[in-house]
Amino acid sequence: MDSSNESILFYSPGVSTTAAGLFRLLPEIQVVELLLAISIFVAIHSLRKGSRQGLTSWPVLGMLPSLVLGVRKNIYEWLTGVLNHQGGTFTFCGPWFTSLQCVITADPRNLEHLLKVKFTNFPKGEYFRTSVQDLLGNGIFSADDETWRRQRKIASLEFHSAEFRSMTVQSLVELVHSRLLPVLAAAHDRRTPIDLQDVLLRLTFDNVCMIALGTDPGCLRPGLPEIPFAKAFEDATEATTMRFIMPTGVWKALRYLDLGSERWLRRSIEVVDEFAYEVIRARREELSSSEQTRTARSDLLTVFTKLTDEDGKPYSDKFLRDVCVNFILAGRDTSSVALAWFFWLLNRHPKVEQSILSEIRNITEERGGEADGELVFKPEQVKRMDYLHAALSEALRLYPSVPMDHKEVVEDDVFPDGTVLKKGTKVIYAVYAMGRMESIWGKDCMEYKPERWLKDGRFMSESAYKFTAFNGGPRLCVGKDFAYYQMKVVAASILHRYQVKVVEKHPVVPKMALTLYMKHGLQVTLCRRDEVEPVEKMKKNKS
Ligand code: HEM
Repeated sequence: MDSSNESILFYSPGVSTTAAGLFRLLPEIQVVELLLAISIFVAIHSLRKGSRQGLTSWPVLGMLPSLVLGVRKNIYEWLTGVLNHQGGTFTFCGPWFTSLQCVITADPRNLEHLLKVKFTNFPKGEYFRTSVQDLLGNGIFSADDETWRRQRKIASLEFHSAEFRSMTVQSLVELVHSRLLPVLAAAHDRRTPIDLQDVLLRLTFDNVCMIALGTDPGCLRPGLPEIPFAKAFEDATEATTMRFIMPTGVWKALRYLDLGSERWLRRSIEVVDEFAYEVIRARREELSSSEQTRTARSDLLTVFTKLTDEDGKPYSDKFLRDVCVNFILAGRDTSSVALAWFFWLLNRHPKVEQSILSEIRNITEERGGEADGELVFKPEQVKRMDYLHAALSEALRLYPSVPMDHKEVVEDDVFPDGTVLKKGTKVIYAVYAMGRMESIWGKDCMEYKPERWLKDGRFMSESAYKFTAFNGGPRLCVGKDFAYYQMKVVAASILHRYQVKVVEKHPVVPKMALTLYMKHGLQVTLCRRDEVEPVEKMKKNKS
């Protein structure tokens, strides 16, 4: 072996000069054998170590094979197992020479550091923004810094205003009583199963469009029609998610060539934009022609259209489009998916269902007089539904609508648990895993127990860094209060009238997506309370 080659081979800070000397003494064939033996030793050692800790790191491929196996089964369960073994945080190492590296954590101390204490050091980051740019532009969901701060301030003020609250209450009452209940009644009368997740997704899509755009797209109507805007919105979200699975270079090449998922994305965004820009045009016209409309409407589009930017100019159509699209995305599927898991859990916990019914009945009996069909819950009554609030929070603990979230590190940092974070590192926080950790929720962490949220019958909230379903710190979900109100009204209105039964053997598993959908929906049948309860009373009397 030529000595110049040798120095290239062995000059590395990781190899000592003694080792280089040893190698010089060995014939080439033995060097190869020795390297092979070392590789096998390292592989066996890391496999044994890895399998002990629930995570295997292979030579060259890193942890990729473990991840692929995890994705094939259930990525959220796999991550929960690994995080439990690793004490709450670990660094995922992708194949050598790739940038597939990130820190994954489920430690509440780290969450507080990330979401609050060092908030400015952990923005959404360029990687996220570039990936979602075409669909979300500079809206609240994708923006950082001043662009985010300005939208956040306006939205927070608006969500707390009396006009906005009354508009959200009205729009929800209208949707529940004129659309949801008739659709459910028709399914009941037909005696056929219905996909409750689909019905709920339609309801929250219509509702968030009423809040963001002041327009009702009408997805939840008899016959459950396909609405081009809603379909395009769903397709655009799914095609954008594909960008997180592919290497950046690949999706950029597909975009350039207008092929595959990128072609699908471009076309879907065109439909979304056409709808949004038409609503914006009509609203500008309406606002300039009628003083009455200026004061009557309190949806987000109207609020932002009336405001001016930092230079005193009206906001551009593109900015208004970004604001609305981001709010629709944020409030579209989160509450419906949470409600679908909640109804599935109730089906397995009839005692919890009974406790919710008793709470609702106590409240409705105080009012007296109204027939069940006419019963409309008032905001002050919804506020008093503590047990229902607890049952929904408990569903979100076990099945958070946003199962994982991420940030990017701006400057080198260290987590409270000692994990070192280099500038540019991606940090993933595993919300789903956090809800199932004994170290956070105790020995009964896997049980569905609304009582853990109650003290003397009153709902007690938890730290946002322990219960992260709504995020925490300055980027805490803006729609949290509204989401609870919406979920409580929908759940109480259905449960008061129907027993919801999940179709036997219907497979319920989470879908691999940014939102925790049920992969096969939730097929249910409905029994009217007045049909179920005489039978239940008879059973009770007999026993
Ligand atoms: C059960 C229902 C909901 C859950 C679990 C939920 C959860 C979340 C989470 C985890 C985030 C942080 C996302 C991130 O920064 O990556 C978030 C942000 C946000 N949510 Fe919600 N959300 C729900 C309902 C809603 C509703 C109904 C609306 C609006 C009508 C809404 C509006 C927003 C907005 C605007 C943000 C962005 C806040 C910011 O970045 O400053 N959410 N939500």
